[in-house]
Amino acid sequence: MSDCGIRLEGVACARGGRMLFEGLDLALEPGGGLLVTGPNGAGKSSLIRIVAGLLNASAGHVSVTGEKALLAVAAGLDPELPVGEALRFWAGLDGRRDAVADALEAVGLLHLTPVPVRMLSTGQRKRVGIARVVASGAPIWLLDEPANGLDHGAIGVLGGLIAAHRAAGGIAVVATHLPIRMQGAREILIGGGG
Ligand SMILES: Nc1ncnc2c1ncn2[C@@H]1O[C@H](COP(=O)(O)OP(=O)(O)OP(=O)(O)O)[C@@H](O)[C@H]1O
Repeated sequence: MSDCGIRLEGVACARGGRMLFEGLDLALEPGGGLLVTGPNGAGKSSLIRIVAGLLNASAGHVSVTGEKALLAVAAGLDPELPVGEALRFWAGLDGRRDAVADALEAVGLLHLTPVPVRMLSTGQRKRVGIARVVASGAPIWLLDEPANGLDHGAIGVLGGLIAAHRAAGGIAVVATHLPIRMQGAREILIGGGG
């Protein structure tokens, strides 16, 4: 996996006139993991969006090296397309259309390849979103609430995919209010008095 890294120095985030967090320092290298927890509205998604380059920090310095794949709350999948086609659209942007079948297999949904996205259950939709990240081949995974809607088994599969990604030299940043196993990951609690 290509070289990747994330470095935050003194990062602050204010939204709607309220300081969500400040003075955040962080360095992640290949194989690194970060688990971001905290109550609703604390700023977990905001931190993910700052690392993704979609939101400016209010203060501090952000440096990210390597391609990023973002799993946001909205999966960004065309509801009218069959699952396979919806994923091939995104993977095609990275020249990785051939990676889609393996990614669907990895989340246990290869059999849903021909089914339109709009017919998926909540958990299935989330798993297809995870497959999109897997298929991207990006070294940096930014996962915002990836376990929402997943059953116990699927959360275990997600944990395994994250572990394999890190073992292959990738980086995973995961914002979650549900427990996800990430061995050796740094954990930060935003808000909640932490
Ligand atoms: N575009 C915006 N303009 C102003 N405030 C915003 C905007 N987007 C989010 N906020 C506010 O920023 C705060 C942090 O939101 P964020 O989505 O980062 O929290 P979160 O920790 O991910 O929450 P949750 O667990 O509910 O997903 C919230 O108070 C939210 O209302």
